[in-house]
Amino acid sequence: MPPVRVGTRRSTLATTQSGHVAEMIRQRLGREAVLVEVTTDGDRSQAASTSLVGSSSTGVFVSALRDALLRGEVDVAVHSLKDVPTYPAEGIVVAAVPLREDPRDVVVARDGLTLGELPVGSVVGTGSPRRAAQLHALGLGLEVVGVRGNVDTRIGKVRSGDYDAVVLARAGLSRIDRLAEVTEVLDPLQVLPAPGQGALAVECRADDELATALAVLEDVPTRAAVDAERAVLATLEGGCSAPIGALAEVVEGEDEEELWVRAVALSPDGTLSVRMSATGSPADAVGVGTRLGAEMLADGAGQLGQPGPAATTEADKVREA
Ligand SMILES: NCc1[nH]cc(CCC(=O)O)c1CC(=O)O
Repeated sequence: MPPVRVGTRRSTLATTQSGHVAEMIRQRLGREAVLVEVTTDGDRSQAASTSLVGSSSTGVFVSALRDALLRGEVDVAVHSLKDVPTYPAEGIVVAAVPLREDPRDVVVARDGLTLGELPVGSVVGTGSPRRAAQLHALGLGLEVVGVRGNVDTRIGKVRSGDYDAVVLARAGLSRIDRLAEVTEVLDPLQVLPAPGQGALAVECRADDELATALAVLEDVPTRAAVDAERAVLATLEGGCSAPIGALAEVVEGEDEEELWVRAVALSPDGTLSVRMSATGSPADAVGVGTRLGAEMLADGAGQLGQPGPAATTEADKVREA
């Protein structure tokens, strides 16, 4: 049998993630696997240093890999699940969602500091509207600025003294072996991660028999959790342009497993938010997430997209205080 061709972007994070999946394919499917680099429009525009903020709300990274998959240039595409759009792609299935890494956001700050220890007016870099809104909502008077580029570039902004801190996904740092840089792990009670953060999507062509074989890479509780988180996101996207955080977990209940979901939608400046949680059966993950999203819309999550004048004034007060 020919080796399984695993498509990957060129970044350290992407090749590490894809290499990890290739290794699982060798061990659990007993098939040879090779990495095939796919250059994306996103990588090209980053190389040309145009204004691409962090990752891919547009999904450019994801779609280039999917195109290579559909053209038959690769057999498997590995994505960070949080970068994958919630709507399905024609002819492609998520054949497996492996066990996920710690999904929390972390801080890399100067002098080993935590967010709470940073003085008012400290500059914190993030390209993520979700992180920016939640940083503002902490009420610490932090100045949040955009930051582009890969994980190394972003940490470099702290090293160079340009920024006092940056906020990143713990999973990304873990995968490229940079956890030593972390100065604080953010409690999801204060900062909820992106839906799907820390998890990988292993995709293949829907009509490829590889789809069935790849199922051995699946971690069932992780799939339930990310299905719920992404259902919250998909439901809110229908009526709301606000930044969204969500985190689900399968926990041992009295006599059966239970699925917990927490979610938040915020105005971009963090002054307004709708925060809710739900529990249900892991077997009904999409239902639990969808109902939670609908409840959040009923509670005004759809009105958070644009901050009102009152909200802006409040934020200014905090900054001047
Ligand atoms: N935004 C880009 C991106 N996409 C996936 C990860 C990290 C790995 C993950 O969250 O699964 C990152 C870096 C980050 O957000 O710090």
